[in-house]
Amino acid sequence: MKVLKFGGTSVGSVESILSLKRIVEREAQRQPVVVVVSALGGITDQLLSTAQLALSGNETWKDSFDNMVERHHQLIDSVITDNIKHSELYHKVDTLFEQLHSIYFGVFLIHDLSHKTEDTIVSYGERLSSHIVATLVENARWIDARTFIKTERKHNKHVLDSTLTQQLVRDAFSHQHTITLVPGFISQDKDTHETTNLGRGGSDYTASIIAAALDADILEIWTDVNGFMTADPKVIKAAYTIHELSYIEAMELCNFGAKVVYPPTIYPVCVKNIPIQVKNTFDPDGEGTIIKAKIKNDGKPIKGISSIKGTTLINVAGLSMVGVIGVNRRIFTALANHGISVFMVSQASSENSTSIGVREQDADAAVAVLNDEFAKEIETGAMFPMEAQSGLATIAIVGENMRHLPGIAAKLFETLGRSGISVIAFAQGSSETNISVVIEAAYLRKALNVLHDSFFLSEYKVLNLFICGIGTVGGKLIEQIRSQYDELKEHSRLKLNVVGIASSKHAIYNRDGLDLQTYREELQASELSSPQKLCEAVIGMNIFNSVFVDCTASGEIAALYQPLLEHNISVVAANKIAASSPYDEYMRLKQTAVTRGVKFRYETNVGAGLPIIGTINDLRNSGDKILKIEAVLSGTLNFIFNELTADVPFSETVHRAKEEGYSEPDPRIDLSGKDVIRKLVILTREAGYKAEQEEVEKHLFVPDEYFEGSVDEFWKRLPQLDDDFEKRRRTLEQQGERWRFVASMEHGKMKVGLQAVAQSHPFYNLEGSNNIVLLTTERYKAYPMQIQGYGAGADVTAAGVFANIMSIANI
Ligand SMILES: Nc1ncnc2c1ncn2[C@@H]1O[C@H](COP(=O)(O)OP(=O)(O)O)[C@@H](O)[C@H]1O
Ligand SMILES: N[C@@H](CC(=O)OP(=O)(O)O)C(=O)O
Repeated sequence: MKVLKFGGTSVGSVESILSLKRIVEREAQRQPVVVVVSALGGITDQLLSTAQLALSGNETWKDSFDNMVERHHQLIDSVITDNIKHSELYHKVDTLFEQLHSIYFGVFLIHDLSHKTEDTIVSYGERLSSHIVATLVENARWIDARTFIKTERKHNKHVLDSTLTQQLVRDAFSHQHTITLVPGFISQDKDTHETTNLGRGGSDYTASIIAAALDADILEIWTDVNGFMTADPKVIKAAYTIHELSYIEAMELCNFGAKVVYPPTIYPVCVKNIPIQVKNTFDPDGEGTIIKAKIKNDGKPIKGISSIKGTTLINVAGLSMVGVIGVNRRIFTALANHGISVFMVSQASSENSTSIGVREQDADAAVAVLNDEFAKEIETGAMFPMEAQSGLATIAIVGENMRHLPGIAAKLFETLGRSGISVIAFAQGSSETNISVVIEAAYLRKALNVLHDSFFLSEYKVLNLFICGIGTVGGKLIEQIRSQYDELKEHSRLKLNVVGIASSKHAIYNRDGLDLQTYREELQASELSSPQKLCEAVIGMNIFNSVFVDCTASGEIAALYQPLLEHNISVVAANKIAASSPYDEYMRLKQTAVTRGVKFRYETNVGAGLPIIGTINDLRNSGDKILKIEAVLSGTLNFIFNELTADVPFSETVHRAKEEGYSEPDPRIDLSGKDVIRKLVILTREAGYKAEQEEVEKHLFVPDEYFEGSVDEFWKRLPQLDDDFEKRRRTLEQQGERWRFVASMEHGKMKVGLQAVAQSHPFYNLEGSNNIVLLTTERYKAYPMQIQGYGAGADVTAAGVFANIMSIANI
């Protein structure tokens, strides 16, 4: 025979409950089955919260109550079509609801909610759901679990009396019936006959107890996911099903928070060597997970990762502890006597402190118990009063193959460290099937994600992007990401998840990825943002593998790189401000990136999509030395000088550069050489020299006074330069030469200026807005290396930014 347990997720909706019916009736054709059901998903919580409302005198407990009635009625109306069955069931359900109403009303009237009353209230969830399922499934008999699941009171808690229960279960099932329906979770005190329960999630335990007592062939746990997975799929999108788990591995994972199976469930069936199968009600033919004693060795060191959010660490410390035998015994005995369980212990080898991990709800009691136990030692000063640190989370990585395999703990620490997550306590049992670490709870999601990424070969690598700036470059980048998304996912196994987009005024975020078609409307409708708010939000989301992409020209945004890098967020900048800022600031950014193990990339700062910075880095990394750089680095200026003819005056060429989207928003940044100076400084630094903007020698072609005042004034005055330019242009034409605005660096000395180049010069034929760079190095001396191509334009710049992002994905 088989025992099948269906959780709240499997009786919560019409779809799931009809699937349950099919699964059970199909199985019953082969062998007798016992079906254990939980309350409708969410009802247990609602029963408890309604009780709290009634207790506090809040009249809305009635609305919440009505809502529960309505939900059960609706479910019955949708799935029970037979009129007689329908009215019989309504009668049963409404009788239960009448009782429940009276209890709530009593709580409301006398403002009192004892544990006993609360346990009674919460039992209605399973009592209601099991009647619905028993009516829905053909030929099912219903038995009340309270007649055979018996508890006794120990340390103020209800614990199972397993000997009595086993006997009663056998008696209750002595006459075999094809389908028997049992409400999970609920039990009865063997002495007082009060209604009790087996703890939250306890229906799994009910099913396991029955399976063990009846020597079932298998225990099946039916839920809403495809079996036991490498991590909680609600937190880790890349989690996948573990097809086989040993009892020990399953126990470790469940003890550390894998809610899919309630921890006490495993022991009764493990002792009897009964396998547990975890399956998905919404995908009944899926393979799911089998948990048993002996499993195939798949060679993987880690099977799964689980976590407990509400962790408190209690530090038991004092000088008297050193070498004293019995302190640990006293700690554990005292806690056990008060029914407080410790799920993690970490002791330094000096033995003067022991950290114990308890659940947040047990923390106050644990501190009181330990202060009491060691009251004498604390009074004499030999021990310190207990210190509790809350707001923590525990993560466990579990796998039997971890045993004797070196390097697992190192990898765990390394992975967390690279993401800026510190380990507060660490524990590894001598069985070596579990390594646990305690971290700040705020970092839990991020930690789980990076650990999953590092220990499991996920189907996809995920990069989470925050894109700042949706102008020409940012807009194009988003377009490119959108059109490449499927291709990258399919062929490179990379998911580029855009989790944040900011314009100059607004910002939107979504951990699961924003819609790249509608983001502009979403931004419009969103709240006002600011660079400071943006920074806080990006850091606050605390997302793993994240990259901040700056497609603005804003100094305020560039100022965010330092805090972002410090929080282990990589930065890709099209914005040149940071890389050309004072040398010390630039170095600080680079060093922060190195120490934090993240990337700071800004290839498009020079030559848009051309591989200039990367090439210089490659040359230097391979031992070459950059001796000289000669370059035309302004696509805008090159465009202007190429457009200049007898018919097109200078001022018109500047207008055209703006219209074509080549120039900076304020074209004076290009005309003043400022943009080229910044680029030259960046290249010089990449070439290995300490360079500052002020050190660049300038030979400009627009008089200084044009750079004062507003942009409007500038546009008005610009035509005054046309005649002089035309005169100089004609002379140049006669000499067979062309103007190029050249940036050069030789042994660290930098220069920019307008230069007339003859036909034989490699710069002479530089078309349109193209850029060119000549690199003279120790290896490329007689014939410098030449890089040439589009040096401006939204498409190529966005593509360069995209390439930088891909280099961080490292695929
Ligand atoms: N390692 C894991 N594998 C599968 N599910 C997990 C794991 N860890 C946590 N879970 C969570 O457990 C949930 C199932 O447990 P629960 O909500 O109690 O379901 P049920 O109501 O069916 O008992 C899943 O939806 C999933 O979010
Ligand atoms: N209904 C109870 C018992 C239970 O086991 O539920 P589920 O199977 O939905 O986790 C609870 O919510 O705690």
